[in-house]
Amino acid sequence: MRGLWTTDRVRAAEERVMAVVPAGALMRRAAFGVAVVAAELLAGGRRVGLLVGAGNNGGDALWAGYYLRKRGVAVSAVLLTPDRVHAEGLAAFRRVGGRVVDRLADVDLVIDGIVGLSARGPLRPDAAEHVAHLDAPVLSVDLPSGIDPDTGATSGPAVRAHTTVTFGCLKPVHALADCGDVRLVDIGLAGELHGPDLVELDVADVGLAWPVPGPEDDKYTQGVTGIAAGSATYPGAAVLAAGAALLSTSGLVRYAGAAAEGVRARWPEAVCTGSVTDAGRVQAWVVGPGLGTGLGAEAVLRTVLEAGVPVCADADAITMLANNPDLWDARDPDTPLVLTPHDREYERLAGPVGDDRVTAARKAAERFNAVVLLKGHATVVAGPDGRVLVNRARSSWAATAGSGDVLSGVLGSLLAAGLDPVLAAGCAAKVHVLAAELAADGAPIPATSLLGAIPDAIRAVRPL
Ligand SMILES: NC(=O)C1=CN([C@@H]2O[C@H](COP(=O)(O)OP(=O)(O)OC[C@H]3O[C@@H](n4cnc5c(N)ncnc54)[C@H](OP(=O)(O)O)[C@@H]3O)[C@@H](O)[C@H]2O)[C@@H](O)CC1
Ligand SMILES: [K+]
Repeated sequence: MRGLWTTDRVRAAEERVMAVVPAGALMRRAAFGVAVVAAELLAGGRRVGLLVGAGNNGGDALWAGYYLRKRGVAVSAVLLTPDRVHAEGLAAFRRVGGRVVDRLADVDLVIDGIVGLSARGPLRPDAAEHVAHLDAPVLSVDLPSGIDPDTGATSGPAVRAHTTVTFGCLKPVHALADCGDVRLVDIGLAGELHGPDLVELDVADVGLAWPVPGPEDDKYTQGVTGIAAGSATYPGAAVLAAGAALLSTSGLVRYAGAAAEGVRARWPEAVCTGSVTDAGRVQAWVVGPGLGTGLGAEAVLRTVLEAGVPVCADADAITMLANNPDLWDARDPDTPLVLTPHDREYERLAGPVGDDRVTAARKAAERFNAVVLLKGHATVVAGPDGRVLVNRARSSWAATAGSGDVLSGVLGSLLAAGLDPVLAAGCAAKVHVLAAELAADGAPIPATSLLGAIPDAIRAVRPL
């Protein structure tokens, strides 16, 4: 489990530490960490270029240049705002023979000290011009310049980092955007940070939480998942969601709906009926994928929301809740509800997502008293209690038709097994992405392949 702290929290911690350590000490610790990683990345190379902006991020880069010069590396620096450069850093850099140049040429590695925690908006034109002409790998100081530190959003030119060296703690950008390989350097902030704003689960967290049968378990004790999905027109969504639930835990899966024949044919182990009213008891429902939005579908959603068990509402269920707010009344507010919108579904429910996906998920979670799993390259899970988990995919292989149906089935089975709904959503997102990566192995895949890789993904996260 990795914590992430927003820039406000980092600055507050930094101030408290700066009050008790000598001036400049934090910057030199940070810069030394950058220089160590730079030396490692240089391998046989001998020439480093610095892009230096107006603030302390640029100061870090200049001090890193100082330490590299002391190791005999040739270092040149472009000062993007010469009148506002970090004076001490520049003096130290010059003292050891660092060269100031107009343009970086023939370097083996670039250190990006354009902007850090104070970044607002994309790279400015002069910085963007320098970045566009780079052909060496880039080591970003704190974060890749041009990306927002708190939201991970990019609205124009930005640095593409091979590696990012950050200090004291991870910030939201490191989980929400591509920062390359992220290295954390300890500069002594830990004692002042307190609880994180966001959390990223690692495979060990997911593996430990994943429900597996114990010696006393049977098919009922592990939780029965109900799938209310699919229709005569869209039976595939039901087959995918039911299959995902079957492959994710050893509990029983009941399917209820118009695609019963198709589900039974593909998954003989599922107990299938035509209607949610005669489905029998379940410990959680998945409702929505391929269900349609007509009156019949509304009745299904109402029945499921009234059932008094946790519900994962996806796809058409979200659209129905957006179009017909009366449906919320069917819900028992004390029973967990997980909504799994993509951006367009979110917009129907709560307006445009905007650049700040974490705040968007948080707001909807609070407004609907539900766990909101906002799908995307970085999936954000927000709980009504304020907890937020993020999970960034390293690839886009999961972006394929039917992929969401699989996710809802996985999530539903974890709810049925009794996992805390925020954790269930975080674990489902992680295993879903991992299954896509394992199935794809470098080539596009349909959702059925993603589905088939769920057991491998679970094996990959489970402790030995
Ligand atoms: N916190 C810590 O624990 C430690 C922090 N340390 C370091 O300090 C860094 C934060 O430094 P900082 O606050 O001086 O600001 P920084 O990010 O260098 O920005 C400078 C100026 O750039 C400008 N600017 C804004 N957006 C821009 C854009 N898109 N493109 C171009 N320019 C842009 C804007 O000025 P403006 O031109 O708008 O007036 C802004 O004021 C932090 O990331 C870390 O590296 C470590 O040394 C020690 C431990
Ligand atoms: K930077």
